Amino acid sequence: MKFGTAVILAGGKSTRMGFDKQLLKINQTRLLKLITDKLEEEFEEIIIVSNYPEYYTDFTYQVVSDELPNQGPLSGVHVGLKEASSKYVYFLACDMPYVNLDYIRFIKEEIEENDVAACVTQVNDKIEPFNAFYSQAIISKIEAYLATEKRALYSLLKRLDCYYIQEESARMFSPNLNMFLNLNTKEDLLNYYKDLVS
Ligand SMILES: Nc1nc2c(ncn2[C@@H]2O[C@H](COP(=O)(O)OP(=O)(O)OP(=O)(O)O)[C@@H](O)[C@H]2O)c(=O)[nH]1
Repeated sequence: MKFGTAVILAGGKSTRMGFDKQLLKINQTRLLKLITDKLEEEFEEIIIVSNYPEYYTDFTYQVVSDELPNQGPLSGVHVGLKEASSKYVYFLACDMPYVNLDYIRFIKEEIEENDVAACVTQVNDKIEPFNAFYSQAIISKIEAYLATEKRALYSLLKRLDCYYIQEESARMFSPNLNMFLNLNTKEDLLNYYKDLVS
């Protein structure tokens, strides 16, 4: 059964890619469309956070802009949580092409059972901030954190009551962990294409 909200963050500067990643096309189709088609299977609500709503006239989803702009990904997490109609909200970056619905169902259950601030995956010592769930309970904490002129999502997560899924569990769903891959550079894009045709 479909339920809950998925938010796609598409408000970044794409400096490393050199063109706006939210417009990225894979074989003539917007990556955003490929992502939302997949998320549609699991979520009853999809929200796109973009500061260019005019890029989404072909989409039927709600498009919202940052309420607290220029704070990086946390700007998007903040407004996404505020606009979502479910307590636990799934977040994905607009440049993450490998949507894994089985893993999404797994982490959704984890955050519901544990009722924590966020459910994120830890790979080596690194926290994967997307392909993760956050709770609306942290909206005021994000606001307080941004008010101190800090904006690093990782440091905020460390202060919160998070549930960390370990790498071995994640690999059971995605052996090469490509569900965390994001396309930051043209080289990433090239490797992704090579992967698609192989
Ligand atoms: N809404 C919103 N999303 C953001 C913002 N900054 C980054 N993001 C999103 O957060 C995710 C991760 O961002 P990055 O890829 O690290 O940053 P980026 O700005 O897109 O790219 P670079 O300029 O190359 O670092 C992407 O989905 C971005 O669209 C922002 O200020 N607002």
